[in-house]
Amino acid sequence: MAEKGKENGVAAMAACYQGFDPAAYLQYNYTPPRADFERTDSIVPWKLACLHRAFTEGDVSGELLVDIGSGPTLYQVLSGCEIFKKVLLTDFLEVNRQELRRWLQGEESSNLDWTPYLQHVCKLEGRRPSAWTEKAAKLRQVVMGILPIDVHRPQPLASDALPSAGADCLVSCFCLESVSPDLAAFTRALGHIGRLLRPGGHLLLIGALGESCYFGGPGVRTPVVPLNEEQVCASLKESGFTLIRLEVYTLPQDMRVGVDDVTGVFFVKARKD
Ligand SMILES: Nc1ncnc2c1ncn2[C@@H]1O[C@@H](CSCCNC[C@@H]2Cc3ccc([N+](=O)[O-])cc3CN2)[C@@H](O)[C@H]1O
Repeated sequence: MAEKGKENGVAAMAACYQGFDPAAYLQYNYTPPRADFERTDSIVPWKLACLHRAFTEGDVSGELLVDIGSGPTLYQVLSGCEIFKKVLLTDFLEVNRQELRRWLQGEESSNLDWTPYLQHVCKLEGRRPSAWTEKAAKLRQVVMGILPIDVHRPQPLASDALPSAGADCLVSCFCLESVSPDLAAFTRALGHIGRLLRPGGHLLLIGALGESCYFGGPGVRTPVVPLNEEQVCASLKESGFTLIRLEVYTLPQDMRVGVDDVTGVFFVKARKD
């Protein structure tokens, strides 16, 4: 694809994000039924179980965990914050970085109560749910910063953001496929974030399958590159990752709530070659 074509596609995606509404997005995706901790078939408990297992099964280690395209959510680092001494959160939009800052600074004005999430992950760790306050304190202690990022840049973060050896682990949830105009851009972005990771480091990637669009706010219809499992695996291989595990969640009918046309969710654990 000509350079101009690539730049136009990426610029068009960036324009789509100018209307992104963190509060609405959280309401659409991070409240029941998609976040129902009483239901074993709800999406959020499935994601938290995948992340808990991946972080705690013994092969993931190091000092620095970086969350790529955090959006306004914290669930993706609730297990990792017990393993890594340093966590960096990142997002393209200031409104999302601001949303994360509000919670991390203990302000009451954040748009979602993360308590049920903290309690659920404590339960997965075999701790009493009341230990959620300790987990919240731990997360606030290990988060070193909330940085701007653009996964379409060969260097997605500021040059001084990471140690020269790179991060020890990356986590990224529902970002790459939602910000890429096509599969080639998705694969390039995967390569760009891969360069932030040290060789042998782990990537934990959660994303949408079969999604062509979602609402990032009332009336904010945002295109998504529809992916299938084979394309995800091929992109990982092409970007220098070795797949360790792929798990897939198929949305039950009542999880299809009209905020997107996603049919499934993938969880990938991979290692950088
Ligand atoms: N160039 C860029 N580089 C990095 N980040 C960027 C860039 N542009 C925008 N961003 C940043 O990336 C964005 C991440 S939020 C993207 C939403 N993904 C789709 C949505 C999510 C979702 C959630 C849950 C479930 N479910 O089934 O439970 C399904 C789905 C499927 N629909 C946003 O934070 C933006 O600020």
